[in-house]
Amino acid sequence: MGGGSLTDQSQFLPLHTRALLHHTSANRVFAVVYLCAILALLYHHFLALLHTTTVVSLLFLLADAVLAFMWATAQAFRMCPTRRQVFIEHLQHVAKESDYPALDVFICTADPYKEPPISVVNTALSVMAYDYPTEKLSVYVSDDGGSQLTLFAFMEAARFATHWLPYCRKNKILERCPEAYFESNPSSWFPEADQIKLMYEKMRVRVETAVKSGIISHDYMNSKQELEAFSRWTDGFTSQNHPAVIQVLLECGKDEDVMGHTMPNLVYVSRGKGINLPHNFKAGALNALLRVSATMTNAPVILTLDSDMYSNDPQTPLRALCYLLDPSMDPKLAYVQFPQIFYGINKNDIYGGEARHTFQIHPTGMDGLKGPIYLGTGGFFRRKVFFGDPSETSELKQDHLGSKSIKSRVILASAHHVADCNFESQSQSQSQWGTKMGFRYGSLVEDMYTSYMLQCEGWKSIFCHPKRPAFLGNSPTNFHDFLNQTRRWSIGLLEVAFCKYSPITYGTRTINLLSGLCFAYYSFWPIWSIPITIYAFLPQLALLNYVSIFPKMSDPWFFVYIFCFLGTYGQDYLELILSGGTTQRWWNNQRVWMMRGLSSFSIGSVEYILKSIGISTFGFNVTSKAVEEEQSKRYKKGMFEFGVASPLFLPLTTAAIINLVSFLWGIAQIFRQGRIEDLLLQILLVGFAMVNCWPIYEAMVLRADEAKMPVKITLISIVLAWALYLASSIAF
Ligand SMILES: O=c1ccn([C@@H]2O[C@H](COP(=O)(O)OP(=O)(O)O[C@H]3O[C@H](CO)[C@@H](O)[C@H](O)[C@H]3O)[C@@H](O)[C@H]2O)c(=O)[nH]1
Ligand SMILES: [Mn+2]
Repeated sequence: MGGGSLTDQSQFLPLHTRALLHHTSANRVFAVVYLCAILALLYHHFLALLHTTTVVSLLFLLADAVLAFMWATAQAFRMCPTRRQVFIEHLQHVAKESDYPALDVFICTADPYKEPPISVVNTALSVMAYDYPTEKLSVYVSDDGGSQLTLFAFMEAARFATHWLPYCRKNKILERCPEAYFESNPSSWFPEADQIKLMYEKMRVRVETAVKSGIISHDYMNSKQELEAFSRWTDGFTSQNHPAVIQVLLECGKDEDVMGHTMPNLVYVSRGKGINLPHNFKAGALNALLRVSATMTNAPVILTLDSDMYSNDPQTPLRALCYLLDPSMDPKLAYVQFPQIFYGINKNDIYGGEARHTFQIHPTGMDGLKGPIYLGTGGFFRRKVFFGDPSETSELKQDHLGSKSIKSRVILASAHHVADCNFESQSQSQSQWGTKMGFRYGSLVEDMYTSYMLQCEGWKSIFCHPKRPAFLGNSPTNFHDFLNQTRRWSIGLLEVAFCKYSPITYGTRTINLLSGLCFAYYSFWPIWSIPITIYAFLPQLALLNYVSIFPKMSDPWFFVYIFCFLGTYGQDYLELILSGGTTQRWWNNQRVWMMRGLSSFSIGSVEYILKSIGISTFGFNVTSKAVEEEQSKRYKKGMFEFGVASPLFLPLTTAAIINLVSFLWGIAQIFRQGRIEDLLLQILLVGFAMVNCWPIYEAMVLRADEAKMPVKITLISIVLAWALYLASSIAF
């Protein structure tokens, strides 16, 4: 058997393996124990309610019921967490390079001021330089900002790429995002490195100067064609109202690098938009790219990337191929998802931007079920997935493409046609975009919603989590941006939670119970705000009104509370540490979770309600990736960034004040009346909340820098806290 054919050998050399994580059985046992504690606690609440029913006791029941629901859904991630490994070196036994499928990469950008074009260019360059047959690689950039600045940046990038790609390949550079490469001060410097660096710097300055001044100098144009491209920005062209602009910047087979090798395709696409037409944000942009790319290259595999998510490993597509090309793979495999990992996060991750649970731990948990959620970026999809359920779709036909140049008039005409703003409303068959075809519309978290609907159709996915991060992106370094991001997510997630196909009812039946629960966990994420808000205010107000609400120390129920708290915190801590996190990062993570609960989750939920009853609309507010120098310095020092008088801060400052006052009051009670027995749990809770509020106290009174808490917010929250106290003295 030893000297068998290639296919024989491949049976012994796996492309990938999978194993359950070690702590799975411990998770399962703990789930049973914890469940008993929760049931006991709920029983305790019922007993209390039977005794006397007050608003306060009802609110505590509500808080604990929501906590129990979230706990129950979260267990689904813990039942079969799976770790996979791929063996790129075995890929050669299954497929030759010439058998690799073509790959279309989609990069989305939406605003040249929030997403600096030079960083989008870096993302594009890093994937254009993939270790992948160049003639099979195409990069499509979607510019929802409809900005000449972005087009200009990509013209520059196309030129620089003809130097950068051969440089990377020749010297086997691992870091193929130029900015990251030059910043890392590479130890092995190659002869042409200085020249390339200079070239890159010049490009960067040209692009940044253009963005700053808003002027694109014609001196930089190399051809009539380039000049002509800008003529489409006529008077009346705005980012919200303009015809489609598609520009082929590099064409495979025609354009060559400085060594004479072909370049990959690079295409700039700004889909058409009409002032009163819904454009469905990123999902709409991706669908336009699906159609445009179909007219040009129609690759069977698609990688989607956000503007800031650059490739950190040139072999990533090969990893995805280990699954996609595996002959024994389940034909229902829809996509291979890589985690979102971020660069530039400060040492202790003050905003919990790393979000290990969301981007690493939970996808590992779902990988053992039907597969992870699509995380919006870093997903390698089979194109056919977007055109029907697994039983309906066959492999795509490539013959309609023929051998026409993607710059040919015919192809460009059909590309412009499918990118037109009216295309989706043009005919019955095209109106299925967003419902039956493509990325799904109807939620501001199009990524989660799309993958949920795909799994309901029967598709599966796989989580690929290599040691060296496949992609690195940007996480907000400004607290306000961070809260705003979670607020947008909250609206989008609730749109999924309460849609016709809610995961809790439809998903649990259609996919399977555990997967449905995982999707339910995320779609109901914002309702964390209910228990967090109740626990941030109610025990505190009770304390101020001399009311003891938790069991006494001598009461056995006291220990049930303690167990529930320590159990869930302990498990969360262990999970984070086992996945490679640190204690400080865990601490900050739980703190930010509370802050989000009070602020973004609750405000986002209110906004969701306003949106669903038609009072207001909320769009996709793009997270800024542009960082100011001063702000960046503060972030590096671990200081919270407030600075703006935003209503998002109000619940935080109000809670901080109430907790401080009630803590001091409670301590005074203990000293004056010796009520330690019945107030201990309440005081412990308030003390814990206070420790978590430390950055807020600091920002309100101790800091003098420009990012401190605006006085206006502090004053309003003092008034709010006072009003709450007055109201509570009537209620208690
Ligand atoms: O109308 C729009 C709005 C956004 N985008 C792009 O969408 C991407 C993600 O936007 P960002 O502001 O970075 O959102 P985040 O909250 O950081 O993104 C997370 O959440 C989004 C859903 O809310 C997902 O789309 C993202 O992939 C996921 O990383 C960016 O590349 C944008 O350019 C568009 O193309 N068109
Ligand atoms: Mn982002």
